[in-house]
Amino acid sequence: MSAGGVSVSLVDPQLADAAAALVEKLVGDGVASALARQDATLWGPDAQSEASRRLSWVSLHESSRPLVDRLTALRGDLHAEGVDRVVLAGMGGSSLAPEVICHTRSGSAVGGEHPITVLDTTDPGQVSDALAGDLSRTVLVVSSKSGGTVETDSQRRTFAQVFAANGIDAASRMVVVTDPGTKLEELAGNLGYRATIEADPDVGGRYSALTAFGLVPSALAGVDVGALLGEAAAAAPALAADSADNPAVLLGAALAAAHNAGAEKVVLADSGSGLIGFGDWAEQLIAESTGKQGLGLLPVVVENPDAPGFVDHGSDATVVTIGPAVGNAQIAAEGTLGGQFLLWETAVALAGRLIGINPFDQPDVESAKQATRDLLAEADSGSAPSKDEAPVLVDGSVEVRGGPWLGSPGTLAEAIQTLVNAAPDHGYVAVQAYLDRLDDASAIVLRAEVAARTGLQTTFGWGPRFLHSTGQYHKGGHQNGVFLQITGSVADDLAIPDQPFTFGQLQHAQAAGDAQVLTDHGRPVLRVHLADRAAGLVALANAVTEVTR
Ligand SMILES: O=P(O)(O)OC[C@H]1O[C@](O)(CO)[C@@H](O)[C@@H]1O
Repeated sequence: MSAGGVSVSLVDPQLADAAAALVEKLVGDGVASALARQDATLWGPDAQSEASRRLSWVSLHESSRPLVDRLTALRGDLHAEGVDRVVLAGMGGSSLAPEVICHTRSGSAVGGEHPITVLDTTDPGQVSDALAGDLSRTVLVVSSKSGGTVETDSQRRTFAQVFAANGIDAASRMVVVTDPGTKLEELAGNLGYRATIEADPDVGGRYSALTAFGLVPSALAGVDVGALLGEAAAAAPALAADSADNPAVLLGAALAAAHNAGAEKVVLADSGSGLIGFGDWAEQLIAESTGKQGLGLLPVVVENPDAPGFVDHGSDATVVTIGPAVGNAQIAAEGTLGGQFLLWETAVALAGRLIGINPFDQPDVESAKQATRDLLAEADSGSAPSKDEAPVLVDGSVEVRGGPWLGSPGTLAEAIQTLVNAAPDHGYVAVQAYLDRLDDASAIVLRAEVAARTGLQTTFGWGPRFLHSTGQYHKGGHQNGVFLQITGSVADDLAIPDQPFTFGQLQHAQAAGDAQVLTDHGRPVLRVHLADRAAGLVALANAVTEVTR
């Protein structure tokens, strides 16, 4: 049944039975309507203070309305000047939603009617490629809630310099989205940037799809964001109802019931929803919201409902289609894009209450950022150069590093096998590629191959993008992951204006810093460095075909 353009079906009768008691509890306690009233007490006293500053997302379909005309006018002005190429600098909640929105409305992940270049990377080659586009037509949207995210700041500095070097008034091409009162807002004012659009400070990054963070880049790329808000508005009454038919109540209860029964992985596959890349957006929402206190839901985004991890999932995973139920789907979530944003936000907030965590903080994200800063500072001071330890193995163009758990592997395949052997039953493998997600896109094949050969749920993330998404879960959630980290050589590094480090050094420090933090959490991290990216990716793809479990 579709309520306001969204629906959730609990296809698996056993899961529906397990969820029934939680549905009844949510309905009986009036939780959905309390959430719609922004009741900050729903997650207990410890979460109340944070929740009281994080619940405005429930009514963004109304409060974001005034942005629509303003953004239409800004787009018109830019177009009148021939500026129609949108590049977005932003991480996690500041870029995942606009990417889905633009791709979905274009009907394509590349180009299409509403093209957008999302730069959520520190890969020097990928940043250079974005700089090589037609700058005379480019506007850079600089999106950061905190105003202090290093990746975003580095991209802003670099674009400003390159605009100027090309005789373009950089300030006229900068549109900033940030919270009121940030350093970024102050800087944009001082430098006379084209526009600064304040976002609602009472909405966290991963719930911000329908704030200025989602709407500004999308509207500048030509998306009808008023229609998107309309979709959310249509779904809102059904999602606020204290009813066993409320799709968010069903979804939240089912995810929590599955979690509490040991199925903490949520495998997401698109089954023809027409939404492009929705799983990547939902991934951050689910992982960062729930993965803490050794609990939470691990999102595993897979290629399609026939993919390894979905067709052959074990009792540790719940399989969900975005779109109609097909194959062995246990849950199907269908609906409009605006409606699905609100559906999943509501469901995850409800699941958080049932699991017993605060869905609005991200206590473990800072540790990797700090480790990165420490490594960069060490390198800058020259006191303790941030060099990697010697590899335990060099196999062709691939250097392999790990901890004592790794022993002395003879080949890359053996090293990966040792990593996989270190995963507990019902553990998972996380493949984390600090590479160029366009030029090194073939790395993605590793996910399905590892999953098929090991039977372990396997995630894939581009670094540093995933640090702002599943990064929280890997450190704060169920501690049963093993990590295959991939880095690559940098042919042409790129300086970051007025910073003592380059993009290549930043990327390297992010990988090394995160590996350090995961290791400190007792997790096995296999670090694979591709001295030659193309040859190394082929070697890796071959090596994983030898892995078994
Ligand atoms: O918008 P900001 O402040 O640049 O942060 C980007 C992302 O980084 C995180 O804080 C995690 O590192 C996310 O929660 C957020 O979406």
